[in-house]
Amino acid sequence: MASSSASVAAALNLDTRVPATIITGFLGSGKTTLLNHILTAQHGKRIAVIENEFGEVDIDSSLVASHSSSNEDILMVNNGCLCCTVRGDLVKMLLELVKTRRDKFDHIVIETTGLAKPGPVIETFCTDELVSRHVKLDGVVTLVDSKHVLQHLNEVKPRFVVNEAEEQIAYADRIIVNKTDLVTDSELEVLTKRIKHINGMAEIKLAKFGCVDMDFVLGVGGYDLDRINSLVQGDDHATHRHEEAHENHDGHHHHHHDHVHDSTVSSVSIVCEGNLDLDELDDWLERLIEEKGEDLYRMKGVLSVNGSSERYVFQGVHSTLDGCPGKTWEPEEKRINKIVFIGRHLDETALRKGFKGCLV
Ligand SMILES: Nc1nc2c(ncn2[C@@H]2O[C@H](COP(=O)(O)OP(=O)(O)OP(=O)(O)O)[C@@H](O)[C@H]2O)c(=O)[nH]1
Repeated sequence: MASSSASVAAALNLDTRVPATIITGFLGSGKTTLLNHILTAQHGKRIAVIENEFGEVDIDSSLVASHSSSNEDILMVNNGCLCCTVRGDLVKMLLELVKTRRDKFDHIVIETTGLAKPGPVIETFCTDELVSRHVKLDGVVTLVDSKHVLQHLNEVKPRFVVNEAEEQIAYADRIIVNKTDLVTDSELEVLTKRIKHINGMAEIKLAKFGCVDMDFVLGVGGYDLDRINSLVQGDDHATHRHEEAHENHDGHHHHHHDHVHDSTVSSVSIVCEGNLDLDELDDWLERLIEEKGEDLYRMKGVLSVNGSSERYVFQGVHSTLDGCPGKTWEPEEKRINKIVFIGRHLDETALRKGFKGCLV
């Protein structure tokens, strides 16, 4: 039965992989609170949870279990810190889940410890062949503690030590600015600006006790090429503003952001009309990944390739790029390229120059 439905799905070219959501965020930002909310909300999905905590006492899983309406559907897997204890463990857990209990759940939620760096966990989904055959990363949801996050973001780290709070924001598809009851509106405004500077791609929602609509968290399609078109378009306003701000300062080396910080991790958005030469583009992206792959956390783009009637959409994590043709351009439609990079030590001028160099 399972195999015949799988072959029908294959014939129809349906994606039957189980979606997985990563919940990340600093210690105490509200990850478990959100998880409880996910496990008790009426969204019709059966959720398997992979939870990881430091230390021997597993407080979080008992919290989650006691709040859940149907314990049967929750699978607790504990195994140290995902990002430190090899990805092998995560791979093992995911494969065990899909192989032994695939019919018992519709979605996997992975709660990472407050100190986990999301990068290696995300890469596991892209690079491990078996995992990517059975599981698809749906999105990274980052919880931000409105009251304390700026303090963490402003921490000056020794060279080669990453700022985890910054990393967690950088990798997010969705950001929940939580604990808004503990701060003022103007503090929230400053914070939101700072978050957007780090990550210009993610959708942001303000919340108390992780209370957000479930479709903000589940079914995000953050790595779905079909969804990138609208995702980047959803950011239209911000990216245009960004571009205009840049054009105003062109030729100068003024920093045009909000002048309150100097983040190592930031976003660069390029919005530009024109057609790109495919070979030049391939070359540029290849070189970029070779030289800067480590520092490039996320990339997304919707591009107009010379001679092609379809958009070219791509998304990437570090050195992994994934691209395909997208929606057809209308005959009279302005062909506007949109590309967003999130990464460490991004050289905005070089990125813009590199991109312009690919235009015909
Ligand atoms: N005032 C306030 N407290 C909150 C809010 N959200 C969560 N909390 C509380 O903050 C504390 C930490 O929340 P958790 O959900 O355990 O945070 P966490 O990210 O899972 O924490 P770790 O597992 O330690 O990383 C708990 O006491 C929550 O009840 C909020 O919006 N406002």
